[in-house]
Amino acid sequence: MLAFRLGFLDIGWLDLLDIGLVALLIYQIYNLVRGSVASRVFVGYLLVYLAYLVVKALGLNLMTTILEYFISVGALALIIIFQHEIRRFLLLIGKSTNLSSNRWLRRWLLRDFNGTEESTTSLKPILETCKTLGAEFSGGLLVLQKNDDLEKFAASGEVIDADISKPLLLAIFSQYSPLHDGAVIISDGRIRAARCILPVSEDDELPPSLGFRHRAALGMSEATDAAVIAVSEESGRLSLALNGELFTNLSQLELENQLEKYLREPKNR
Ligand SMILES: Nc1ncnc2c1ncn2[C@@H]1O[C@H](COP(=O)(O)OP(=O)(O)OP(=O)(O)O)[C@@H](O)[C@H]1O
Repeated sequence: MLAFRLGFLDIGWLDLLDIGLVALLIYQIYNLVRGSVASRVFVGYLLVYLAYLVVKALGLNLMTTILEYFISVGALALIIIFQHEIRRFLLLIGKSTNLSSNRWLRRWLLRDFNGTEESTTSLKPILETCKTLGAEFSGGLLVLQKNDDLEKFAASGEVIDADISKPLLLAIFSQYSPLHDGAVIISDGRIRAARCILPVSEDDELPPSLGFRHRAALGMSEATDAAVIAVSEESGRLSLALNGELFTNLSQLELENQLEKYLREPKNR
């Protein structure tokens, strides 16, 4: 079916759909790699591909063959260079289709007809805990569930299942506590577990001054949609990892605002 004619080109509706989908794909890939070194590689590869199309259209056979080889080897190199981004992309797709772990869906499927609302997490004691931990240079790592199921991570530590309270959180992160190592997981308004092991990010662009606590915060936010707060033992600084991005050196107010905004958003991504 012909949509319109552009000079000697007949453009159909399917061609338009094709162009739109390719544009969307390129935009999504660019969004994923934006700001990283990989984005420059991506733009470079696109330019080489455009040059290939031009020399091919002009009928420059030798140049076309050279660029063809370059592009096919380049595709392999791209997979290696973009391994981190590809992993993030696949995780993102996996996360958005993981229906059984979607808390909103679970809430709807298991909703009780007495109309009782599932408890939501109160941020106040958590924020106050972070403030005190920071002031006292005690490290802390707190995972706040959004939609994704965190049971697997909670099971790696000690299950607690207690009300959220500042004294309890401070007791957990006290250097004398056997539970202070690892992360605390908070979900549905409860402290679910402590001493939990989180996945560590392999992002090679994290500043070397940030160690494994911050890598674990970032890794957890890459693997799930949870919000993860890291309090540095070394500097007392507060950091927040959301959706594979680490915001460092936050003030108490910035942390509160970002958390409020992120956790109250109804939809994941
Ligand atoms: N994968 C992980 N899962 C959970 N907790 C972790 C993980 N890796 C490290 N931690 C916690 O982080 C603590 C400190 O690690 P490290 O000193 O490397 O972190 P850091 O990012 O430099 O933070 P800080 O500024 O507090 O020193 C560990 O003792 C442990 O409690």
